[in-house]
Amino acid sequence: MSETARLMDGSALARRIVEQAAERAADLTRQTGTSPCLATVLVGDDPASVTYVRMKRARCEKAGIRSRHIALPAATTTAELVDTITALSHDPDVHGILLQHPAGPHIDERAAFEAIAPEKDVDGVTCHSFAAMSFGLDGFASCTPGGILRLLDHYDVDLAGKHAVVVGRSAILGKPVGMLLLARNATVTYCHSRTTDLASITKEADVLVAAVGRPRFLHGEHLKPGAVVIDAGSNPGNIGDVDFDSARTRASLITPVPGGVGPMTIATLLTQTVDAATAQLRAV
Ligand SMILES: Nc1nc2c(c(=O)[nH]1)N[C@@H](CN(C=O)c1ccc(C(=O)N[C@@H](CCC(=O)O)C(=O)O)cc1)CN2
Repeated sequence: MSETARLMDGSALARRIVEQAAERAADLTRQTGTSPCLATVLVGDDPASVTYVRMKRARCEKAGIRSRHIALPAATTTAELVDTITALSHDPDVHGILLQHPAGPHIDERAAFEAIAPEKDVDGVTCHSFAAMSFGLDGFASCTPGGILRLLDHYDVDLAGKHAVVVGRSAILGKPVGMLLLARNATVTYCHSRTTDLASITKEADVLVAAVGRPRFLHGEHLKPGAVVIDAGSNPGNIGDVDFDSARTRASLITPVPGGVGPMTIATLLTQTVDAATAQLRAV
């Protein structure tokens, strides 16, 4: 057991990944005369969502990726949102589509996500992408899970035979990250709001992924000594799902918030946008 865990620096790794995406975007633009384009769709004005979309667009701009922003009023209906996304799916000048989650309580978000053409699903949110990822076929990973795996690889975390515990089961985070860990031969346990005696399970985790969306929900006492701790929480005020101070005295490796998983989410989105544009522009 280590005294203090080593930090997994998502900001630094994400910077390198974005630089690589920028080089590939420049090459593609030179070769085809068209730069990659990401459409960002935001329903309403939730402050956190506005910030995340702004961050995504700013990083696109730095990387030579165009973004086309569609801001829809909070009262937008599911049918209107589906129509908007369907039009983007058919627009040859748009290579990737991002619908910021949450789209609002009255929206059927699954219906809206499914209007994204699979080849433009750079955020990895459609059933097609989830199935392809689960079966190990070509397709786009959900961005936060994809970023987490990249971070684990960068820090040489060998997942085969390890017990990975995922706390949370959301469609774009908990469920897909478990599938990616399973594909690396980890033994995966999902925990959620109905799990009884959560600590007895998390204490068995070699790798713990916190994806609950509740500030400082997991503490040092929830951890096995030496565990690798991935905090995928992004709660208001930049507070993670893990109590960092108590967790870092038991973990061997840990992601900070901010500066851990968050930047990897955006780096994955940019990489996948360039991948999508490359496939679409080369096919012309
Ligand atoms: N359609 C999607 N919606 C949402 C996703 C997603 O992947 N696709 N993920 C989350 C939020 N999210 C991206 O949208 C996100 C959260 C946090 C960060 C991030 O980089 N955070 C920084 C700190 C933020 C700051 O500096 O203000 C960090 O952790 O260092 C990026 C993306 C929900 N919705």
